[in-house]
Amino acid sequence: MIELSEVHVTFNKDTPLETRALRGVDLNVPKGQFLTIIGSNGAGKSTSLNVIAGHTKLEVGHVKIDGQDVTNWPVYKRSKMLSRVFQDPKMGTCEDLSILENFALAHGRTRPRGFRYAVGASMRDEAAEQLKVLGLGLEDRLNDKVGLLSGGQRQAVSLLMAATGDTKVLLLDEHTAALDPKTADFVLELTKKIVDDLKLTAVMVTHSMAQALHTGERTVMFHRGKIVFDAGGAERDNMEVADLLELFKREQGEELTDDALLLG
Ligand SMILES: Nc1ncnc2c1ncn2[C@@H]1O[C@H](COP(=O)(O)OP(=O)(O)OP(=O)(O)O)[C@@H](O)[C@H]1O
Repeated sequence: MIELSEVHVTFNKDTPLETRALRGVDLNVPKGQFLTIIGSNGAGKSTSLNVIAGHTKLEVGHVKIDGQDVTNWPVYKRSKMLSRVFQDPKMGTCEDLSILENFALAHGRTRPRGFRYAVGASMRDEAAEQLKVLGLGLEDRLNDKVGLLSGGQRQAVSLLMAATGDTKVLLLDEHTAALDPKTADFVLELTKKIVDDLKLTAVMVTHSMAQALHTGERTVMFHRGKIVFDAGGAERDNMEVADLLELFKREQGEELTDDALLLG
């Protein structure tokens, strides 16, 4: 479903601030797979999601989504197939619009009907039905402005909206990192359910090695712009964080020293 071939990204090329963010990344995520990505600060995790979503141009390489070469497609064209949930709960929703209006906007992203149609009765029923699944009582607050919701409620709504319409690919960029542990667990369980129910292909970046190993079915680790290991199947099922650290040391010949990753 997602294929990155020999992807290189360099920022500020030929200047003193040149950064080689991705250095020859090959990654193939089959349809319906839930992949988790870990890696130290600046390893290239977010840049990879930006490359898939079309926010960052490649220096070299190709990106395919659902069999189509989208390397030169603009963001809006790709957004019919994929959506993204960010770390900041404020990024996924519009705080001055109501919950219902936000849903209507999300539907408009992938459907060729206007906003006025979208906020009609059928949209209201559809939004209420989807919100009921959360168990947060938001189906009774459709006219409340999203700005009134807590971070966790807002992130849950962002997830639901990200998964609406023709979305096939869900990109999750540390989407539980800004939440308290209980709310983060709730949002993560919701994520697993949505991905599973809708049979989405999902890629989740996280700083928590435990979360990476216990979510989805495959984990890759980025380090200095490259994928340094790729674990799935029975090998991953039996892995704990200590095994990941050992694997990193064996592959790289150095200890992992990133506090954000070790304490995540
Ligand atoms: N728009 C940009 N302009 C210049 N440099 C950038 C840009 N975006 C990312 N970088 C640099 O590219 C490298 C990879 O960044 P990226 O955000 O992909 O890392 P990351 O693995 O997501 O890190 P973190 O865990 O800190 O978010 C870093 O050195 C970063 O400073």
